[in-house]
Amino acid sequence: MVSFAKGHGTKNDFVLLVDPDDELLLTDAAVRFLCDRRGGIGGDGVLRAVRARHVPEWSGDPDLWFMDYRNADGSIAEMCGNGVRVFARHLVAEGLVPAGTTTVGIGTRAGLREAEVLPDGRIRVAMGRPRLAAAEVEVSLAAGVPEQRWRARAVDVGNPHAVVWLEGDDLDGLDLTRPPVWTPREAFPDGVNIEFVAPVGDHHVRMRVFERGVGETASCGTGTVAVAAALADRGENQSESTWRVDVPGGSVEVTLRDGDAWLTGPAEIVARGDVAWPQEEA
Ligand SMILES: N[C@H](CCC[C@H](N)C(=O)O)C(=O)O
Repeated sequence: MVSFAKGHGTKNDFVLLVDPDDELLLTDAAVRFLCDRRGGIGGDGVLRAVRARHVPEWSGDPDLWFMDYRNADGSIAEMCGNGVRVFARHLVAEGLVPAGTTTVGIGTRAGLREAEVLPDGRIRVAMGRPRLAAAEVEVSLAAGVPEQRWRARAVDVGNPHAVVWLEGDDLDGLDLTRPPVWTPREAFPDGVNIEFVAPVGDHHVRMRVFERGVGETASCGTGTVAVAAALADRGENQSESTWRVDVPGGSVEVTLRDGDAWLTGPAEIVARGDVAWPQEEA
């Protein structure tokens, strides 16, 4: 049996595993089992904590905890903004970092991410520098008749995003039960997370998201950073701006300053337990 925890950040939920010496065989099938909301524990992804020394592609501090993020379909993603907050919460709650720690550096496939536990209980993560592509892409939903299609901004937050700005408030009418289609396909050869955004107020928007490797989720932290970066690029050129992004699972805050981004939001651990899955031969 393997100990696990279950947590979420604005209802983007994860199964957490602590595997300091990289001993767990976490195959795609195992991830799909853990994320299965009927046959397994249930989650949008798995967060495995492993000492960074065991991660070949990591060249930083070997003693850091590394967040091995996996989407529910088993695929690997470079970064997870809601996940890294829940990951930090778990490290503190489980005493996996020195008592009294309020700021923890976490290794990820997108690089070092620093998470800070704020006095109000939320967690703020330095998310690096979102990169906007010059060229736009087209996103369409084949489900509707007539087919709906929009221009979208490509934003790299360590993982790929395409942001669709909806002037009106027909966000709720979108059918996200099937994957949106993007063109040109070569814009995102490894897939993409697609955010649909509508205005609420000044620097305040509402978002739905179809996540790569998952489907529609209640929230996507890197997606909210992509949204803020795309909208800031549309507006007047400010050195600093803060955005409130409402998602079906709650609200987060994104601050942009001189090209860097910070994501602030809740992170909850809701359960702990033991689980067994077949450890297929390597
Ligand atoms: N599905 C994403 C990873 C999870 C991102 C999201 N859950 C977040 O909070 O950033 C991808 O394949 O890039």
